[in-house]
Amino acid sequence: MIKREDADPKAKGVQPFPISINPGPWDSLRIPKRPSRNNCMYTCLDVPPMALFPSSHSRTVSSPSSPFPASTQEEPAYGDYDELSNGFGALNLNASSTEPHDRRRLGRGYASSKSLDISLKSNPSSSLPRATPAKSMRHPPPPPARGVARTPTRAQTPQELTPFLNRFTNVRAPVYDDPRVSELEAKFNAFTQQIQSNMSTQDNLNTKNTELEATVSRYRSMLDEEKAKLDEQKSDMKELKSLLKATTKELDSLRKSHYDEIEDFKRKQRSEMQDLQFGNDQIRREKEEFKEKIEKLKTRTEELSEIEKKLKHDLEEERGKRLRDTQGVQEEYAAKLRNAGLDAETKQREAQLLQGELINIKSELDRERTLKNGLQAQLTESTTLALTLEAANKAMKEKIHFLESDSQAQSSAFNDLHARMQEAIEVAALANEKLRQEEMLRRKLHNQVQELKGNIRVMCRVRPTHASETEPANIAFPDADTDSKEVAVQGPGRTSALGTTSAQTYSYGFDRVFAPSSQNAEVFDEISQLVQSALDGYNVCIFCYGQTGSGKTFTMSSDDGMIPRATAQIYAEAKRLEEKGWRYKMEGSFVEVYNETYNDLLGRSEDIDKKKLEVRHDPAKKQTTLENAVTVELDGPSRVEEILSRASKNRSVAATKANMRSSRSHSVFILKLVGQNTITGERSEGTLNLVDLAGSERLEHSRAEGARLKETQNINKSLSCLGDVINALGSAKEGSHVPYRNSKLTYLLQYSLGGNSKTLMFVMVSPLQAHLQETVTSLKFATKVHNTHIGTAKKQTRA
Ligand SMILES: Nc1ncnc2c1ncn2[C@@H]1O[C@H](COP(=O)(O)OP(=O)(O)OP(=O)(O)O)[C@@H](O)[C@H]1O
Repeated sequence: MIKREDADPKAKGVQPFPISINPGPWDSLRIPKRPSRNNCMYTCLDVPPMALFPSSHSRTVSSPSSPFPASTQEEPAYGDYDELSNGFGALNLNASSTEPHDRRRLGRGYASSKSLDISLKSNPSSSLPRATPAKSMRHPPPPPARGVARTPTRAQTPQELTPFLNRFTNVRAPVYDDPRVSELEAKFNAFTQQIQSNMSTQDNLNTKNTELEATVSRYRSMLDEEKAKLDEQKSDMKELKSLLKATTKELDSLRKSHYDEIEDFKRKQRSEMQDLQFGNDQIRREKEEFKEKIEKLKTRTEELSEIEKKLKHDLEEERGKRLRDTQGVQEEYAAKLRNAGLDAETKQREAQLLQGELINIKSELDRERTLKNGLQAQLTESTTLALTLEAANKAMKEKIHFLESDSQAQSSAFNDLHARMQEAIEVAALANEKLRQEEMLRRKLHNQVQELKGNIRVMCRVRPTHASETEPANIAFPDADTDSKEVAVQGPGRTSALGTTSAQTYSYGFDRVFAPSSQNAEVFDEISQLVQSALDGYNVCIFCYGQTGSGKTFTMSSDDGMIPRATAQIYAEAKRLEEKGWRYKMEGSFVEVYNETYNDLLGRSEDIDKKKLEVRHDPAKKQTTLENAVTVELDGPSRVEEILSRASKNRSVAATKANMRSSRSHSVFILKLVGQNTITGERSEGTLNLVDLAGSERLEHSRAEGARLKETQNINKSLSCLGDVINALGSAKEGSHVPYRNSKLTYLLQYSLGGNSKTLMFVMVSPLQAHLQETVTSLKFATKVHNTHIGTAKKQTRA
């Protein structure tokens, strides 16, 4: 309850003023600040739940407990209230944000709809409010609640009121100690706290709401993704369904066509059966018809015989009657003779007619008999036909039965064949396995034989003399009929002191000696085993050593020489080994060592002596690579001819620059063989080197000068290095130095000479007396090589 401050207002510098309290639904405390219409100003503490304004008429405020005289105070209209609040310093408390009406009512003191605004508002720009009578009652205040006492809110006597602090006076405002205000403040504080807690709860809720919205949007995006996936899957499913549908449709159509075929076949069979049945029925019908006809004929014949009998009987009767008539009227005979004669004649004619008729009937009977016989024959024929048809029908039925049982027979035959094929495959696999094992054994044995023969072998070949060559040397072949391992050369004759001339014979033994009559085929037979070794994964080197014109090129590179024969054998052997699972890749290169430089004989002729080739070694794999050299894949025997002719052309072009190029350089044909066994996984890498060495004639003998001298020196050096390498390989212990690097030739052939390779040297001999000295030198060198033992060769294979 508001207690009237009766203290001297002037002492405190304030003037007492009436307080308007609207208990109950109003909850409003109005403090006059300025004089209104009735010179009264209010400070308004307003807590107005708008819903509680029930009616629209002005109200009379009175309080029995008020010290002020009860008065009737007309509340200003809301529109006027706004004006009022502009001028009032108003303490506004607003906890509700939902009622715009309230906001309007509270005037400019409200800051926002969701915030609590407690402020003492004072509009400095506003002038003193003039109370205006309520012109319109847009929102009149509600009537007081029943039973609630009204407290007068405004002083009726303006003269009692003293203006307090405003712009017209600086009189101090009174200090009130009103418990209702404290209570209201307490309530206000509690209410504020509650609102603040509500606000914080709301903030929390807002935050949660935001989070939830974020979660919802995330779930929505996930949902969208899932929907997209689902759509994708649906489209996939759709495609699959359409595919399934198409397949089903195809299957159905196939099934239908198959069913139709079966049905057609059945229908056909049925129609054939029906035809047969129909034929049978027809025959039966015809048979019956024939029977009927025969019956008819029989009946007719009986009728005819009866007619005949009757006629005969009639005739007899007629005759009897006539005779009786004749006897009876014999007396009348004379008178009636003419008539009787005429009658007799008539009767006779009738009889003749009857006889004629009888003959006709007889002939008809005969015809009917013939017809009957014909019909009987037809019947027999039809019966035969019926029997035939029945037999055909039976055959057809058997055929149907056979056809029905045919598929079973076929499947059993197929099973039988399959089983037999399986057996054959197993047998073939066994045979292949056996073959493979035999091949491995053969390779092993072959290698053992080669080892027994020695890894460096020397063979000698003496070329035949040409027609133009007149002075042959005395060369003999003592064991030509047996081993063919010896050659005997008779040295130059020497005259002794006694004047006798004698010549010493030098004998040389090699692995094989070929007399002048021997052919390239015979020579190749001896080396074919080594070629096979190259296929088996060994490095093989075959030299032709000898003086110029001794037949090196003829033996090595002629049309039926060792190179074409070796490659042909390799092709044939590679083909044969295919069935044992081997697949070979063959690459050929052809180089020349001239004046200690490498030249590519398969490259361009203008590059000879210009383009540098480099030799690279792979010590791990024991393989040599020629950089910048042309390598030709040998996919057929004809490629070898190409290689040889290109090499020969290049050499002949080079020969224009330096005379007799082929004699003055070493040529090396390198064939790389890489094999892979697709069954066992075994891999072999072998190299076949076929070397045509330069002429081995000695320097002093050739009397060379200038460029020729340099060539000869280089040749001699490289040949001497070759001898050194072979010597070192034969004498040195494993791992000791072998001077491969001393010449380009030995460097190139590093991995084809020595422990890991098989070497064959042909020493070529000229049959001429003039070349005897060179022949003996060559034979001595060859003997030296022959006496060298090189360690066991190792196969270049990988599992
Ligand atoms: N076994 C042989 N049968 C028939 N003719 C041969 C035989 N060996 C060599 N000739 C012929 O002898 C001649 C010289 O042979 P070839 O050119 O092969 O000797 P070369 O040692 O290679 O000489 P160069 O070192 O000069 O190349 C050629 O005409 C060749 O046809």
